[in-house]
Amino acid sequence: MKTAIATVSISGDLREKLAAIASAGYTGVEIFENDFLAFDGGAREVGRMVRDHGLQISLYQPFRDFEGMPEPQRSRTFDRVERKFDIMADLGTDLMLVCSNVSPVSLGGIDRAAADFRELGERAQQRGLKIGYEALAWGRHVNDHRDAWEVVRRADHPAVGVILDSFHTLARGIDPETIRSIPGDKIAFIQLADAPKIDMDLLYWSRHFRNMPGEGDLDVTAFMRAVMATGYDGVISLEIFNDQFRGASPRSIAVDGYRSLVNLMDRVRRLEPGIAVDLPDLPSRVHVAGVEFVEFAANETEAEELGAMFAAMGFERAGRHVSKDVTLWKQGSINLVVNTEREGFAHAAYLVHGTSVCDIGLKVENAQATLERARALKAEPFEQAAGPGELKIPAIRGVGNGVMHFLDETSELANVWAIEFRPVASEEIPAPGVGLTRIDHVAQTMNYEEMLTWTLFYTSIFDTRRTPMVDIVDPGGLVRSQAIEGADGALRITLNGAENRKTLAGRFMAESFGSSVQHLAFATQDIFATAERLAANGFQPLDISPNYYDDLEARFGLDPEFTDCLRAANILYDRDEAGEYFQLYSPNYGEGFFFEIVERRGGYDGYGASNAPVRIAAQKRSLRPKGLPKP
Ligand SMILES: O=C(O)c1ccc(O)c(O)c1
Ligand SMILES: [Mg+2]
Repeated sequence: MKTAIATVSISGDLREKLAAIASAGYTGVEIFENDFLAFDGGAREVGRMVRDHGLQISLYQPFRDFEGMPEPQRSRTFDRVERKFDIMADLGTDLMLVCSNVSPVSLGGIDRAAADFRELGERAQQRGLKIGYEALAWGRHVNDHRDAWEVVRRADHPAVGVILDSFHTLARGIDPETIRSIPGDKIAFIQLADAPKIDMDLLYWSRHFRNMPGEGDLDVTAFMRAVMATGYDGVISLEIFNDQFRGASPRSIAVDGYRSLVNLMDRVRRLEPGIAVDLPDLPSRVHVAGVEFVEFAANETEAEELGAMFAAMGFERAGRHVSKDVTLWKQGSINLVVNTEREGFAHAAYLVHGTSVCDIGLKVENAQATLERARALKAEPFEQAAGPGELKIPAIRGVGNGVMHFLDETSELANVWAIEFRPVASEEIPAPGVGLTRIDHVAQTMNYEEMLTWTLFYTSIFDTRRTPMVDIVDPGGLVRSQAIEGADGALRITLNGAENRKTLAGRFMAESFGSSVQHLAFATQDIFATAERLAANGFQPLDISPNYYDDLEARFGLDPEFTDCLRAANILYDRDEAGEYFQLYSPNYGEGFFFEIVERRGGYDGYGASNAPVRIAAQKRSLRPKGLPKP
């Protein structure tokens, strides 16, 4: 598969861009004119630099306002194009992108444009070059790939083809199926971009909000299926204008782009089995059957405090690791692991982040195949020498450089708890459970800028989808929240993007030095019974404002007795057409980490977003430094 990315998609100067693009694994690069103009070396030097990185220049772009010009502009335009041909010769590239004319002086007419392209093709051919014509969605006369193709068809010149850019086609709502009738050898180049559905001016949308295929809402898969059906076998390139990406890490954006291409082409191949896609085989997206364990890194003192909290929540100290300072806590199918080792990954995580979640174990059908797919998608494998009696469990790096392990039922990994842990012979009276059954969701907090990266990470490796983004109002600013979930709800991960340090999420990130799991939500089948047993264990839930309950009763028309039950137990409530949701929160552990207990009734599939501001305000109150008067 020949892949490329336009230099405009990546931040930094041209040197940094090329280094990032090369290391991510692309074969080519589109040189965007501005990147060349801003560079302090000549075209030959740029060409050499690109080739030194093992890359090719797939295309030079854009040449603007070419077709349909009246004289004297027309002659000047042809002079201008010759200058660009000189640059292309020095760069060492043979394809120029001409985008449709936006000039108010330009004249319409398919035949006029076709005649201009025939002449341009003639000139290009004399110099061993080729031309690709792209319809900008806001082009003055040509703004639809069908018209661009008609111009190219009538130009009827071997050096002139059409360039299709998924953004321009899909943003205008043009049916991508119309691409299937274009002969593949008349498609000069393919540019891909996705974008979130936002109702705004096409040009502004295109220049600021594009993102990687799979990160937005456009049907780039349908677009690419149609392209591949034409027999096209040229370069597949990303052209992403995005304000956020312009300031992000060049390497991370380059890797995201590569991941998006592999994921997209893998999808296309599965949907169009009759079409050859030149991509190494990789296992299909992985179904996750649940979160098998969550591991905390801690020191001994904090391990005791954390353990006390687990015990109050009904967890039982169920095992000690055969060779490490690691304790297993269990309730229902929930496994919490506390690692107080003085070396290794968990210790390193503890030193950087303090007591925090350092590892998440996912239950999959085939752990090895999961690792294989993740690697093909450029995830970073994680390995640590196995200690005595330990299994080698496939793993990768995840959010905040944490680790994600994969466990399955078909290998010895199925018996990991029996193999690696010994029951504790303790005098402790086993804690009676409080009815927690499984991990409902894991909430990870990150900088807002990282959200697309991790959304793509989860949705490309695992068989999951993302829910629409919701805004959560924290008194200190906005937090954006998006869930990644499997169709059966067995895996639910919520990603929270903080935009500043004044929000609870932002403060948590500042205090724990990076992105991390901020809360774990456990499921119960009877939240009122669970609340009672928690109270009996001395568990003090997060105190919710009485104002909330008054509003709740009015909003949902609740029976006052029912509202009283909720109020008495500090349980939050939500409801939609499908069902009901109940939430109960623990106090904060440290600087903003917490637990949640939830009950889903009926088909409720959300996360109680409307309750979040009330919960956050309560958490902020409880985090206030002791000694300050309560307002
Ligand atoms: O926004 C633009 O002008 C522009 C230029 C070149 C392209 O290939 C494109 O898709 C958009
Ligand atoms: Mg384009």
